[in-house]
Amino acid sequence: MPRTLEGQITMEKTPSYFITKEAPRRVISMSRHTRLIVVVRDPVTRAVSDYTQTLTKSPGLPSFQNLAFRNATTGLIDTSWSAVRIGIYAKHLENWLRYFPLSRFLFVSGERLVTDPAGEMGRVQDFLRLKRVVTDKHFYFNQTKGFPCLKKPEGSSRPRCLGKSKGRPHPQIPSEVLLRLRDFYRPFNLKFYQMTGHNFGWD
Ligand SMILES: Nc1ncnc2c1ncn2[C@@H]1O[C@H](COP(=O)(O)OS(=O)(=O)O)[C@@H](OP(=O)(O)O)[C@H]1O
Repeated sequence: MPRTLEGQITMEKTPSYFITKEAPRRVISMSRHTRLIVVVRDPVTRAVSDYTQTLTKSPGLPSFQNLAFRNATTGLIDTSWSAVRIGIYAKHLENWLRYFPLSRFLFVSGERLVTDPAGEMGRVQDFLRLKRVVTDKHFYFNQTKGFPCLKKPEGSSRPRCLGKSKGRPHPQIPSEVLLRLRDFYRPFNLKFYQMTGHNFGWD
């Protein structure tokens, strides 16, 4: 990481650190003062989103249910499939809490990031002890994209949405498959709510 000068914050974004066993030990040995921001969304939707992303790279991929179940008859979930495993947030957080106290974390709701981007960004700025510069004024809801976009990104006078790979339509997954997955995640979600002191409302 580059040296951080007075008045600067060095930021780094690697989603996979949250699920990487060695990451917390390495991060704390670099700086004990690191603040950690974790964006989480309903793990069921997250799994489908993950699958959708892989599907664009490998169109011949087996169906979602083929990958999600170890045994389709008993409904046994395949926790070795990364799209499923990543959503067991409580388990990943447990590993991080061996190194960092909860006060070092901010958990951002992926759902609220869509419905109230300025509100979530307000929490992020407070957590980083920054002046609230990004506010409601910076966002508008783009009907075509179906997501909030930036009115005027820095260095540009034109509005900007995130790229095509963000906010893609998801394939239709049979409802019984999603229900089974929802049952699977329920205890892990509850544990995660307890650990973070925040109910994300995924049930
Ligand atoms: N404003 C805005 N515009 C577009 N997309 C938005 C926005 N806010 C949140 N999202 C959701 O972000 C999801 C993609 O984020 P990822 O976590 O996959 O991004 S990354 O690959 O880790 O960079 C993406 O998931 P999918 O809907 O599955 O594509 C979106 O639902």
